[in-house]
This record gives sequence, C-alpha cells and structure tokens, in this order.
Amino acid sequence: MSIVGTLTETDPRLLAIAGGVASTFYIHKFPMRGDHALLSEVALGALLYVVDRSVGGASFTKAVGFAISMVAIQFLTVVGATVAYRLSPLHPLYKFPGPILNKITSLKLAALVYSGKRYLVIKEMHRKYGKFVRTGPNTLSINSIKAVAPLYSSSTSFNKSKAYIPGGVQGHGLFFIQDREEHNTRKKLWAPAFTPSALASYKPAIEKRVDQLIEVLPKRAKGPHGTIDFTEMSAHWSYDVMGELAYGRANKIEMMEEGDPKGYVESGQLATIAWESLGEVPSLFDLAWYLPLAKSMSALEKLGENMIVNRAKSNEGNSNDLASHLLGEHDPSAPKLKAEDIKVDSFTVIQAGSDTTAGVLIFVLYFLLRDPESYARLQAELDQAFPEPDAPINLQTLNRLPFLGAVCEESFRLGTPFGGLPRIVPQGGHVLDDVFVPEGTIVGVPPWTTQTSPENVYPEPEAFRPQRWMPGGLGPENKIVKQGILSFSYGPFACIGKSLAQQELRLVTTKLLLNYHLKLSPEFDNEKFVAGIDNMRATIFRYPLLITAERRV
Ligand code: HEM
Repeated sequence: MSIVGTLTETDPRLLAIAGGVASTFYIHKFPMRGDHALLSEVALGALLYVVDRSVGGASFTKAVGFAISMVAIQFLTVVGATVAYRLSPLHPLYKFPGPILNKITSLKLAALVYSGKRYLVIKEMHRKYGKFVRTGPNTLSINSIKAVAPLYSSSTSFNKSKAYIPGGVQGHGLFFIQDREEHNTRKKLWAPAFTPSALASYKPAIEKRVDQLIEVLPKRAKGPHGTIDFTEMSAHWSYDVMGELAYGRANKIEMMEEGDPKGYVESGQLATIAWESLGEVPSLFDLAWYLPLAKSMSALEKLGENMIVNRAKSNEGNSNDLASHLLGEHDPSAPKLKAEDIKVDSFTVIQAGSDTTAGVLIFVLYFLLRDPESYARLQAELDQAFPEPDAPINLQTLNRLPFLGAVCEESFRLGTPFGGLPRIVPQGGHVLDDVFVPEGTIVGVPPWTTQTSPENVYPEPEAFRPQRWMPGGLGPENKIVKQGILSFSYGPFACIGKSLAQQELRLVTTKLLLNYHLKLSPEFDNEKFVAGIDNMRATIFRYPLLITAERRV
C-alpha cells in the first residue's frame, strides 16, 4: 500500500480531489505563472512517484501509474471546480451576460483574438447581449462612450491589464508598462521626441523615404498586368521610415532596397499575434515562450537590440533621432535606462510605428481605389496645392488640405488596428456607465464597435465616407462623437506617435497620388482581401492589396 494510503487510510483519490479543491481556491486568490504551475504539477507527480516507490514499495510501472492518476484527478478537480465557480452566483461577474464558453474559459477569447475577427464578433455580441458583455471569465467588453473617460482619459484612468506582459521578453518598454506611475516616468523620456518641433525635424527623413517609395514602386511590378503587392511595399516603406527616424545614420533597415530576407516583418507579426491572443491567457503565454516558434517571434526583438547597441557605439546617429532620447544623450546627467529596458523600447519604436502605419496606408489606398469619386476629389485637391509633384512638400500647406485630412481620418476610423484596449478595474471596484464593476475585472471599450456604431458615427457608419469629416458632413444628420473614436486611444497610455503617423500618412498619400495613376490590379480579389483582414494590434493582411501604378506625365 502507498504511503498516502498507509498514513491516512483514506482513498488517495479523495485526497487528490481535496488537493484539487484547495488548489482551486489558491490559484483564484493568487494567480500563478503558467510555467510555475506546470512545474508544480510535474514536481507533485515526481514526489508521489518517489513516495509510492520508496515507502509503498511499488514497482516502477505502478508508481508511475499512481503518480499520473493522482495528478490527473487533482488537475481535473481544479478544472471542474473552476468551471463550477465561474458559472455560479459566487462569481463577481455572475450578473453580466455573455456566451457560456467565454464565461468558462479565457481560451475562448484567446481563440477569437487569434482568428483576427474579434472586432467583428465582439460587435455582434454587443448587439445580442447589450452594453456589457462577459467575454472572458474575468473580462468585460463595454460598448459605452461613458466608460472611455474612466478607463482611459481621466486623471484616475485604469492601469493596463496583464495582456501587456510580453511573455519571455526581459526588460520593460513604454508600451508594456502596466503601472501608471512607472509609465509616466518612462514617458518623460520619450516625450521630447514627439514635440511639434521634433516632428517638423523628421520631415526631411520621411520625405526622403517617400521619394524612395515613389522610385521603387514600378520596380516591384510583376506579371502581365504589372501588378504590385502593395501590402508588402507598404510594410517595407514603413519599416525603413521608422529605422531612419529611430537610428539616424546608424540605421541598417533598408527593406525597400534589399527586401526582407531575415523575415522581420513576419517576425513582428508573429509576435503581435502571440501577444494579442495569449495576452488573454497569460499563464499559457508563459509556456508558449519555451516553444521553438518563440525564436522566430523574437527576431524583431533581436533587431531592435542590435540596432540600438550599434547606434550607441557608432556615434553615427543624428542628434535628434529617437534613439538619442532613449539613450539619454540630451541630458548626460539624467539617470540612464537599464540596457534591457532600452532594448525593449528600441523594438517598440520599430514595431509600434511600422505595422500600424503600414496597415492604415494600405486601407487608405484600398478605400480610395474602391471609391473613384473620392480618389478624383483628392487628386484634384493635391494637384492644386502642389503643382510640382517632385518638389519638397510644404508641411503647412499639407496640414491645411481638408479632403486629405478627411480621407486620413476616415481610414484611421475604419482601419483601426487595435481590437481591444484592456485595462484593470482598481481596488474597491468602479461604477462604469451606472453599473458597478468589481475590482480586478479586465475591462475594455471595443474600438471597432464604438467607431462603427450609428450612435457615434452617422449615417452609414461602416462605409468609407470621407465627406463626413468635412464642413457640412453628410447632411443635417451627420454625427461623429469624438469619444467613440479610439483609433489612437486617449489619456496617459494613448499613442505617442499619433501626430507622426498622421504626418507620414499625409505625406506618402500625397506623393503617391501626385506621381501615379493608381488602380486595383485585375488580379486583385476583393472578397479574399476583405476575408483576409485580421485585426490584432496591427492589421495582418492574409491576402495582399494588389495594385497597378502608371506614372503621371
Ligand atoms: C496608424 C498608425 C498608428 C495607430 C493607429 C496607432 C495606435 C495606437 C494605439 C491605439 C495605442 C494605444 C494602445 C493600447 O493602449 O493598447 C498606441 C500606443 C503606442 N503607439 Fe501608436 N499607433 C500608430 C502609429 C504609431 C507610430 C508612428 C508610433 C511611433 C513610434 C507609435 C508609437 C506608439 C507607442 C510607443 C505606444 C505606447 C504608448 C504608451 O504606452 O504610452 N504609434 N498606438
């Protein structure tokens, strides 16, 4: 007989069940890292094996079987007790409606995020269940602009949830810092790189890269129709811009020239997919980091590290590049960031600034090419403002063009890459839109839902209608409620690169339309393109935007 049986004379299966119930209470009170939980289970199994063999005198096979069955019973008890608790009135979110599987396990939400269609499904859930939907055991989606200020933009706005912990990455970067105070300190370091004068100083570098795009575009044409994969082109352009802005002359990112042989764009996308989906189940994320796939996910992280290390050593950077701020070159007496933190901030610059802008540029062209009237109107506005297509663009003129502004705003609205902006309800809970939400709940206002809701944007909220942003809009019923537009979020954690992205987008759209007659390629398949849009912090286009470009004379 095993030691457990000898000592207690109780059926060991009952002890395993009791252990499972106790573990359930423990892990709900003190959530555990996934790799630590797995390790504890393995350690428990090993302990049971050793005890059963040495004290009970069992054979190897019997002791292994005993250890496995006890661990399995304990584990299944944890699963069963967790499901029962999450569906029971004892759970703090019991009163909130939502699909039953979502209430039971965060794996359901993670799978939805992974599918890239969270933005569409969550909107549908709100239509079915109302303003508050329980999208995970401990997660609420809130379709209410009254929740925007408390969650994001007020002085007491909530901290970021654990969805922002970037798996096995060592070090803290601005985007991933959850705590408001720590975030505030780091943001002071970044902020000087995004002042209006700093932005104006980036114009020559952005314009140089836009001119390079204009040059390279026809060289990418392939096949009988001269088809250009603009999804790839846009990503390469965008990475080159961020490389130049971040590391100045020390930049080695040259994708328009050399392509992307090391697969950095794909690596960034894989990391985004993993962060965004597994962020909903952080305990699984801790395990995923040990898989071989993590290696390809971390290629971009490595690039960020190499670039900032080179930049720091080489003295080749510009005094106003983004790295100069992260490296503290403007104030030698100020405390320096730890090397591992600089590394994370370095790849944050590249990734946060590239995939997002590249995605919205793809949407700008897609929408314009599907809407010849808007295309023609924009081209006329640009031709009039800039009669010399090759001359440098005057920023003041550029920023004053109303229809260009309207096209960009409408593309940010419909091409928003962020499916969710999860925050955590602070101690004591909080009343959100007249409903009490318990502390510790993960809450978010879903950008796509609010941005395409007829309550916030009217008429035709899901259609590309740039005129809605112009004086007079789409008629007397025209409506745009600002708090409903979350493309760049609001408040302390909002996008620090918003003005930069706007400037980049205006410049590149202008030069593209001034220099080329752009069209959708005959090879382009609209249905496949739309079905292939996956929205997850960056937009992943599973099917490319295929265009043709004919030089204007
Ligand atoms: C179309 C382009 C862009 C869009 C739609 C966009 C959108 C956003 C959004 C919604 C957030 C908040 C995310 C959250 O709370 O989870 C964010 C954060 C951020 N964005 Fe952007 N972004 C764009 C371009 C850029 C660019 C060009 C940069 C340049 C470096 C940038 C840098 C950042 C950084 C560093 C953060 C983290 C800010 C913080 O935590 O304080 N973004 N972005």
